[in-house]
Amino acid sequence: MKTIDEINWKGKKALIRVDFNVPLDDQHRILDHTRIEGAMPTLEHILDQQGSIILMSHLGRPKGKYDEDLSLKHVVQELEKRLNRSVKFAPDCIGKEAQDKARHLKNGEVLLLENLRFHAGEREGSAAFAGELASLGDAYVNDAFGASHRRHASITEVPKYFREKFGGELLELEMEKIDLLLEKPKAPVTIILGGAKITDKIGTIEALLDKANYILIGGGMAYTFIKAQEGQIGKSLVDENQLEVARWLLNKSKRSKARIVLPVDSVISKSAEDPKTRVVASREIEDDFMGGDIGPETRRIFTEIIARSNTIFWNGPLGIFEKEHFQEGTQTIAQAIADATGRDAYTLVGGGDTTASITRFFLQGSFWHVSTGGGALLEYMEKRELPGIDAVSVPSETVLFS
Ligand SMILES: Nc1ncnc2c1ncn2[C@@H]1O[C@H](COP(=O)(O)OP(=O)(O)OP(=O)(O)O)[C@@H](O)[C@H]1O
Ligand SMILES: O=C(O)[C@H](O)COP(=O)(O)O
Ligand SMILES: [Mg+2]
Repeated sequence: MKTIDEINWKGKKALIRVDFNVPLDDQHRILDHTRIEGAMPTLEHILDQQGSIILMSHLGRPKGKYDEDLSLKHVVQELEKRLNRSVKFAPDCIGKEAQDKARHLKNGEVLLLENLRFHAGEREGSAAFAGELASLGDAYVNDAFGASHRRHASITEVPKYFREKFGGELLELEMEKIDLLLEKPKAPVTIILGGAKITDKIGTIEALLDKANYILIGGGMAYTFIKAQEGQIGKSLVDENQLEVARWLLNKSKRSKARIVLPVDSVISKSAEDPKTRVVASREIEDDFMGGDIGPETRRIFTEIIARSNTIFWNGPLGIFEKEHFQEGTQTIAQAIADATGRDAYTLVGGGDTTASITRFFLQGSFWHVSTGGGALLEYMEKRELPGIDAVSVPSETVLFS
């Protein structure tokens, strides 16, 4: 992979894919800045050399059309503060206005494009859409580690148009840290998975079965496994299409190095918003109820395993931590991992919402490494490569812009 210190950026327009998919509250305030902070070294490097910058990112999962709540205009102010200069904004990532603004960009100036996913072409990996984006810059940089597992236009297609394409400093740092840990993990190795992206992440568990000693599953991810074992999960989050995969993984784990540990108890209520909670066995959740957090016995079991582990990976909150009545499981586990860091265990935690939970519990700085990637981190651990890394590593067959 070529890195950004290999050229002089003076007078160049850098088209940079960043991952500004940050959690926002209902007033559109940023709840966690880790991903914006992570991009700063690359941006500062290029601006210091008198280059100019065009930033592109996604935010959330809009359905290919405009959605005010997911507009990247909500991050402009924060960027201006961090970069100590004004940031221009293009209300559509392609089209005439974006082109004009990019063309008139002077050395040291920054332009942020609106959410790429307001166009279906982004997720479809459309070559035409990628071509329009590519025409905005002189050189391409991928610094979006958290999105580099996606074969989306801005990640894998845009770089095909460039001879000059680079991995940014965040991409480099993430790879360096994760590689270091994967090369020499200190046993016992524990992986903690939670969150809501079941379809995306369940597949990575197979590869982890031979790498880890324990795989602790909580959060929304757990109920697909519990249902696969004929448990009653009420209205809890489930991916019906993955039941078979979950069953197969549980079976396979009997012959694997890793032990899969599922929650034994859950904090339930009638909906995520309903604060009237009770603790029940995770396999006996009544029809009208949903599991919103791991229960106290599960927290005890998970904490005890974490306390004996020397390498710990964590992605995905253990409950709906955004709600006070479902936050305790995530807080207890985050604290247990932070305590492990204190006795020199390697602790690698990552993901957009996972990082937001760390911030909420004031545990920033309590881990060996906080990755900006969630799904990307898991896929990199599994394959040691990502489509977005490959895309800035191979020479383009046909280069349309240089
Ligand atoms: N039991 C549960 N039921 C429903 N949702 C849950 C449950 N537990 C956790 N969640 C939700 O999971 C979401 C986060 O999952 P996600 O997989 O996106 O994690 P992440 O750390 O952001 O990783 P990534 O960066 O890959 O998105 C949170 O918004 C949280 O409310
Ligand atoms: O939050 C993430 O993990 C990345 O920004 C990727 O988002 P996605 O899962 O919606 O592609
Ligand atoms: Mg997330």
